[in-house]
Formats: sequence, structure tokens, C-alpha cells
Amino acid sequence: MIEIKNIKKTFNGKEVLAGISGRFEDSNTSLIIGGSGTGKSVLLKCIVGLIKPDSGGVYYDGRDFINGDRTIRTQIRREIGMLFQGSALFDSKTVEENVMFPLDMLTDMPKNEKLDRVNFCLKRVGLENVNKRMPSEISGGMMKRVGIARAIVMNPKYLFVDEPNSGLDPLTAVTIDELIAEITDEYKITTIVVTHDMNSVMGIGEYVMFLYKGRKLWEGDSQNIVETNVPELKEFLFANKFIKHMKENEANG
Ligand SMILES: Nc1ncnc2c1ncn2[C@@H]1O[C@H](COP(=O)(O)OP(=O)(O)OP(=O)(O)O)[C@@H](O)[C@H]1O
Repeated sequence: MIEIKNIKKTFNGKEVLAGISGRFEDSNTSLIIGGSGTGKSVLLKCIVGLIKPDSGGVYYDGRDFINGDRTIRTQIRREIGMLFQGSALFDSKTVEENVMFPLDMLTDMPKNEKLDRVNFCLKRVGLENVNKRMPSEISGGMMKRVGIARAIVMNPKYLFVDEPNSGLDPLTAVTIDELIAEITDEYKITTIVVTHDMNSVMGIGEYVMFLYKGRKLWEGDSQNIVETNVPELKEFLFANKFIKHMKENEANG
């Protein structure tokens, strides 16, 4: 479980996060949603330690990630897997080398064990016989799968994903969302996904936090989100034609 308490961040006098709190549970896929520039990525970066908040706390299973001692912070970092926007694969490395990279950097496992782990993870994300391909030789959806395999290769307790669907067609996007949710459940990971994709919200949103201008205006799940009375969230939701139709059909019986 990850808990955040009253996270605040200001850049050059502009308040980007105005005190965000929330809990992200184990084995759950939690989503941080909101329009462009509302602070989703900055919040995610504060949680993973890429940006230091001005104030507030981030606790990984009760361990203080911001003010805890160095050993604790290093330990937590090793328990984190990340999938960045655009997959962020190394263009000059093969699929196998990309997935093996964290094992090369952070472990002294023998080569054959590393290879077994890489193959296990590639198989888990539905990729076989692509080990020797270069990223430029595979599709966008396959790249995401490679990114997910790399994110889970160290067997993380916590998984962070920034816009998993960017650049994917809607069908491929759904399969990537489902893969993230399945892996989260299977390995009891605490997963946080930043997205503005309403299909993701409706498909995998076990816990959803809605940000608006640096504030948390709503939290809940995909079941109760369409019942919201928060005007800013309604506007965000109903900008999506599918949700709008669903709601209108419901109202018309
Ligand atoms: N390093 C930085 N220095 C200064 N301002 C920043 C920095 N990072 C983000 N910001 C600003 O903080 C605000 C929130 O940005 P953020 O990237 O978190 O938005 P977002 O909700 O993730 O948007 P999008 O969906 O478009 O990615 C924006 O106004 C952005 O310009």
C-alpha cells in the first residue's frame, strides 16, 4: 500500500500540487486522471522520488520515502518498476537486452538465471521469439509489452505507469490495460497509472483519483464515477462521447 499525505509542489511561484492525499492499495490498479496540465505527472514523479515535493509525505507500506533514512529509500527504489510514456526502450539494444538491463545494473545474478527471468517475463506479457529483435523492428503495442516486461523483471512490489495508451490504437490499448491489471492482481503489486483515457478508467479503474488544477476533487471507482456530482469531473467525463451516450441511454430507460 502506498499512502500520500498532503503533497504540495510549486514551480516558479505557480502552485502545481495544492496538497494531495490518498491511498493506493495492494493488488489494485489505481488511476490518477485529469485534463492536461493538472499535475498528474508531477504527482507521479513526487511519489517515485524524481521530484521532491515542497512538503507532504509518501509512505510505502508505512516506510517514509521522503524523509526516511537512505537505506530505506534505496530499498524502496529497488522495489519499484516503471513504465514511462513511449516505452523508453534503448534503441540500440535488443528486446532481450532491454528487459535484462535492470538485472544487469542491480543484481549479480548469473547470466543463465537472468536469461530465464527475462524469458519468463517476456512470455508473461505474451511475447515469444522476439528476443533478438530491435525496438525499431516491433510494433508500438509490442514495445509497450517489452516495457512492461522490463518493469516487472525485478519482481516489483510497486508499479508506476505513465500514459500506457499513448500512441496505441484503441484495441491494442485495451489489451495493454488488461495486461497491467492482470499482472497487478497476479503478483499483488500496488500499481498507479496516470492517464486521461476514459476507456482505461471504465476498464481497469479499481481506484480513481481525479485531479483538477493541482487539487484532488474526487476519488472513487469506475462503478460510481458516472454518478458524480462534481461539475469539473462531469465535464471531463462527458467530453468522452461514449460515456455521454451511456449516461443518456440510462436516463432514457
Ligand atoms: N519541471 C518543471 N518545471 C516547471 N514547471 C513544471 C515542471 N514540470 C511540470 N511543470 C508544470 O506543472 C503543471 C502540471 O504538469 P503535469 O506534467 O503534471 O501535467 P499533467 O496533468 O501530467 O498533464 P498532461 O496530461 O498534459 O501530461 C504544468 O503547468 C507544467 O507546465
